[in-house]
Amino acid sequence: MSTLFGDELLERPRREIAPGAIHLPGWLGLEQQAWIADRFRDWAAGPVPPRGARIGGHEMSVRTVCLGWHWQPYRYTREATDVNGRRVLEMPDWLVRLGRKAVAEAYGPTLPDGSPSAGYTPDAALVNHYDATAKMGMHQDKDERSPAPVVSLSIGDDCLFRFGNTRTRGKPYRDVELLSGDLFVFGGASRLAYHGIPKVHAGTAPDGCGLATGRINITLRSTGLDETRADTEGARQ
Ligand SMILES: O=C(O)CCC(=O)C(=O)O
Ligand SMILES: [Fe+2]
Repeated sequence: MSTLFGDELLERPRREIAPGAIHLPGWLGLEQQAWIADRFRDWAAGPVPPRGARIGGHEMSVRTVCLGWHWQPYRYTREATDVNGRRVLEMPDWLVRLGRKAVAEAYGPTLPDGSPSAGYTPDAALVNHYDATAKMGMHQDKDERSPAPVVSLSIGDDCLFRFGNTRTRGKPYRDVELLSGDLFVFGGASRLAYHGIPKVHAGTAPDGCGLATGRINITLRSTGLDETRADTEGARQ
């Protein structure tokens, strides 16, 4: 429900959740969310279908389709060798530019690693789909060789996002509600913080966001890999 003074934004101000970890509520408008939800449907109908990655013999409840580079535990490849062997779709230019805008709004002209926001060029997107019961356990995003921040966009149902520390999966952590349209960026001292999604609040997706139910999350990453290394183990395993 929108109000004259955008009460929902007044109640949910921009916050630095941990050093370098910034939550910008309501960053995407409903029309933008709906447009991105349509793109998700295009990507899901592309060469590599969304799949639950297998970790330690268990299939993740979250289903993921990748752009640019395919992520599988625990490496990036151009071809989805753990799905159907096909090459993933290219990273769209609009998504790179959206990521650049996101880091500029989160950090200003300079990223925590000292590089210019204008040079932020993520080369992979992991697009996750959560149904009502899907969760994601506490983990670090550490298969990238670049220190560049991760940009996270949420569309659809609200969820509980747990953002922790860089040492352990447990406390201390902070719980943040991510709503449709929210942006969360983590870089600098928080780049390797553990995080996860303990719960999706089914049926909370706002009208007009492009998803009747369920949740999409897009994370943009800079792999730090180059074209010639088509199959590379994660640097920090
Ligand atoms: O769904 C989210 O908000 C987080 C996703 C995530 O942590 C990941 O894809 O690595
Ligand atoms: Fe993650």
